[in-house]
Amino acid sequence: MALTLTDVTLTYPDGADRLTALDRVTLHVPGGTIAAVTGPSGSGKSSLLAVAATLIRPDSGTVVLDTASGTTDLATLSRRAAATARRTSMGIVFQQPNLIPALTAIEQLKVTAHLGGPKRATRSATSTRAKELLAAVGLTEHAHKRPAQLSGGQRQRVNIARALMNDPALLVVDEPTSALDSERGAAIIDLITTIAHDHHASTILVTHDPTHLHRMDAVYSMTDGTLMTLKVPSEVS
Ligand SMILES: Nc1ncnc2c1ncn2[C@@H]1O[C@H](COP(=O)(O)OP(=O)(O)OP(=O)(O)O)[C@@H](O)[C@H]1O
Repeated sequence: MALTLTDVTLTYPDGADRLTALDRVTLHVPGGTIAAVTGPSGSGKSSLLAVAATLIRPDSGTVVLDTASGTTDLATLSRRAAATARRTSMGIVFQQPNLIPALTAIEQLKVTAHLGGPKRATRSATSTRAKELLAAVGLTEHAHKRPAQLSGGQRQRVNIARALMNDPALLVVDEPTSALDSERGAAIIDLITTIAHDHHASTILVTHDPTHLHRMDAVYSMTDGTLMTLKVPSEVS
């Protein structure tokens, strides 16, 4: 399993011109590794995540996801195929949790399994996994609360647990620790690291927090849409 972006360029309309948000970005994230992306505000980090998560189609370049079930260039998928790929193969954690207001924490995870999980998963296996993930993010006691009854940090932890529910081949994470205290932040990084390593997920993680960079397999810095390697990726088989 791996995610490989090759020569990805993305521009946005900018008055009569185009603004180049990603400038021929090439990035290889082997399954089981985490690539951290740092860089100043406006340098293109969110654009990179959006392209990897099929939320924006790049102007050019390829975004190839290799999974057990095949190889796909995500940059060429139709909207419908991209939505399916997101449901079945990806975990996406953005800063705004975007939880469903009417559902409790555990229901948010179960719905995700229902939409994108393996068809043969039993209700009890789904329930067990949801409970395990909520425990891993420290929310066992809050499993039956709705988003309005949770703090911002707790909502973010539900968001992360939900993204991990279907054992994603690709995990795309934006600032996972920004709403958390340092202890919870470290626990979340532990959880993401475990999932990436144990489940061979290719993970791209944007962070401004240097505390956790030493835990990452590779570290890149984005400047004006160009990606620089700060730490060489370690290949994990
Ligand atoms: N939808 C859009 N339309 C036009 N320009 C955009 C759009 N989204 C982002 N940009 C511009 O593209 C560039 C890269 O933005 P991006 O959000 O990817 O940066 P970032 O590194 O994630 O920033 P931050 O750390 O502040 O979130 C910026 O100059 C931004 O203003």
